[in-house]
Amino acid sequence: MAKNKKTGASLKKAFTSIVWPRRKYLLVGLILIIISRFASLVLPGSSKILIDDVVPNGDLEKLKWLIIAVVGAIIIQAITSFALTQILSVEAQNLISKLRSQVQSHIVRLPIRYFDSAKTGELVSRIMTDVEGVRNLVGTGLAQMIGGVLTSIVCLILLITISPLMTLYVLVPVAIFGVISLRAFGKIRPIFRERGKINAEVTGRLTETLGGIRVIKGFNAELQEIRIFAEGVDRLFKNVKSSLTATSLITSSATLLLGLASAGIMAIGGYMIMNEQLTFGDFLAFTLYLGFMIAPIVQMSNIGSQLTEAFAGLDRTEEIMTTPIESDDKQRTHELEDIIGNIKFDNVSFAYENDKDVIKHISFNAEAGSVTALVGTSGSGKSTIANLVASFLNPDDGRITVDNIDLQTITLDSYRSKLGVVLQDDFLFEGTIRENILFPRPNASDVELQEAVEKAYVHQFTDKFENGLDTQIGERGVKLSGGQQQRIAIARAILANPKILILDEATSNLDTESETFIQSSLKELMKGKTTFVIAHRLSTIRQADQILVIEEGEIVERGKHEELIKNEGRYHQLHTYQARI
Ligand SMILES: Nc1ncnc2c1ncn2[C@@H]1O[C@H](COP(=O)(O)OP(=O)(O)OP(=O)(O)O)[C@@H](O)[C@H]1O
Repeated sequence: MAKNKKTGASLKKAFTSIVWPRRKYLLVGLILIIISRFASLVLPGSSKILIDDVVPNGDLEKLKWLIIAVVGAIIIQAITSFALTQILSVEAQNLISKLRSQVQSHIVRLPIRYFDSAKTGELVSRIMTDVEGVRNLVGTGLAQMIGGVLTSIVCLILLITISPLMTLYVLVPVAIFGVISLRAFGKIRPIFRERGKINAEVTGRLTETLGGIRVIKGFNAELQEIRIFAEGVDRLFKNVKSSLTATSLITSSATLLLGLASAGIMAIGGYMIMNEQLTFGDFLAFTLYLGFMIAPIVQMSNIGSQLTEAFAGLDRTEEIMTTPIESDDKQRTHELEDIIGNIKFDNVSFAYENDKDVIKHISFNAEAGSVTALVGTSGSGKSTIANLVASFLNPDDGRITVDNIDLQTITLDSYRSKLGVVLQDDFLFEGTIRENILFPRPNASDVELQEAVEKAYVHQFTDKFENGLDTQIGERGVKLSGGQQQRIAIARAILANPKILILDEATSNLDTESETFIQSSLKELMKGKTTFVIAHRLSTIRQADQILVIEEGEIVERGKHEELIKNEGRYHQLHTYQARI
C-alpha cells in the first residue's frame, strides 16, 4: 500500500487544516518559548561574570545586579511556561474535542454497509484515541521543537565565540547522535502506525466480547476469548517493546556521546586553562551553554516521536473522513414535503457482492396505508427488500419510487423523517423507559406520550414499576423481558407516527398474554401507514393487504392469505408445513 504517499498527503493536510488556522496561537507560543529560552541563558552567562569579574574584584554592587538579573530571568521563565500551557495546551484540547465531534458525526452518517464490516470498538478508538495525537501538533510539541532549534543555534554561536576548538570537538559526537536518531525514527514510524491498528483491533474485539457475554458464556467460550485478548495484548506489548528499543537506543547513545564530549572538553579545557588560553568563567559558561545546546536536540527526538505518533493517528482519521457519507450522493436533491405514501418497486435488482444478485427484478406496488407482508424461507431476501425500502441500500438496477418520485433522488433526511423502523432485536438505550420512547421525538407532549404508551400497552407493565415510565433500564434493556422491550419499541414507533413503516416481527415465543398485547399494539401501529412487515405471526399475515412470497430473491407468489391458500402454491406449502412462517 502507498503508505508513504498517504503520510505525505496528511502532512500537508495537517498543516493546512490544523497548524495554519492556529498560526496566531503558535506564533504567540513560539515568542513565549524564545523569551523563555533566552531567559534561561542568563544563568550560564552570569556565572562567567561571577567567576571572572565579580569574585576576583570583590565587586558587591555588580553582584547585587547579577543576582537581580538571575532572579528576574527565573521569574520570566516561570511566567512564560505557565502562559505556554494556558495558550497551547488548552487550544490543543479544544481542537481534540472538535475533531472528536467531527469524526463521530462523519461516522454516524456513513452508509449502513460500512458498519457491516467495521468493528464498533475500532470505530470508538478512531473517535476517542486517534485524534489525540494532534495535541502534539498544536500543543507545546511543535512550538518547543522550533524553540529548541533556535536555542541550539544561539548556543552554538556562543560556544564558538568562547572556543572554536572545543566547539569543533563537541560537534562531532552531536552529529553522530543526529544520524543515529534520524535512523531510529525511520524505524519507529511504522511501529507507531501499526500500534494504532492493533490497539483498535484489540479494543474492537473486547467491546464485542463484553457486548456478547451471554453468547460467550452460553457456549462456554470464555477461555477462547481470554486467549484471543491475551494474544492481542501481547501483540501490543511486542509493538511497544520494539519501539522502546529504538527509543532507548536514542537515549543511551545520547548519554554515551555526551559523556565522551564532556570528557574531551575537560581535557581540552583543562589544558587551555593551564596555558591561560581560557578563563575559569569561560570554561564554566562553555559547559553550561553546551548543556543548553544539547538538551533541545535530545528533547527534539522525543518530540519527533510524538509528532510521528500524531501523524499516524491523523492518517487513520483521514481514512474515515474521506469515506463518502450517505448523503454525499449528488442525485439526492428532492426534498419530500407531505407524502401520500405509495411505494413502488419497478424491476429492482440488488447484489451485495458483484454479480451475485440477492434481489432479482422485483416489481410490486404498495399502496399508501396498505400492509405488505414479506414471507419466505431464511436467506430468501426479505430483510434486503426491507433495507431497500429504508434506503439503507440502493438498487443496482431498476427503481424504487415514493409517490412516483425516484427514491434515489430524494434527500435522505426528508425521506427518513417519514420512515419508522421496528426491528426484531430493537435497540434500547441506557436510560429510562420514557427517554427510550421519546427518542425519535424528544419534544412530544405528555398527552402524545401517554397515548403511545397506552396504544402499545406499555402501561400494563410500567404501572407495576415503582418509578413507572421513569424506570431505568440497563444497557440494551436487559432488565426487561423480550415482550416488554418489543412493546417499548412499538410505543416509540407509534409516537414517531411515520408514514412508512418497516417492521421485522420478532420470532421469539412470547406467552399468550404478551402475544395478545403485541398483536393489538401492532394493529394500532400499522393504522394508516404504508407498512412492510417481515412477518412471522399468522395474525399479521392474515391482515396484510398483499403477501409477497420471496424465494431466492424473486417474488414467486403474491396475493391475500385466503387467495394464496386456495391456490395451493408455495405459500400454502409454507403455511401447511411450518407452524410459523
Ligand atoms: N451484508 C451482507 N453482505 C453480503 N451478503 C449478505 C449481506 N446481508 C445479507 N446477505 C445475503 O443476502 C441473502 C438475503 O439475505 P436477507 O437477510 O435479505 O434474507 P432474509 O430473507 O431476510 O433472511 P432471514 O429470514 O433469515 O432474516 C442471503 O443469502 C444473505 O447471505
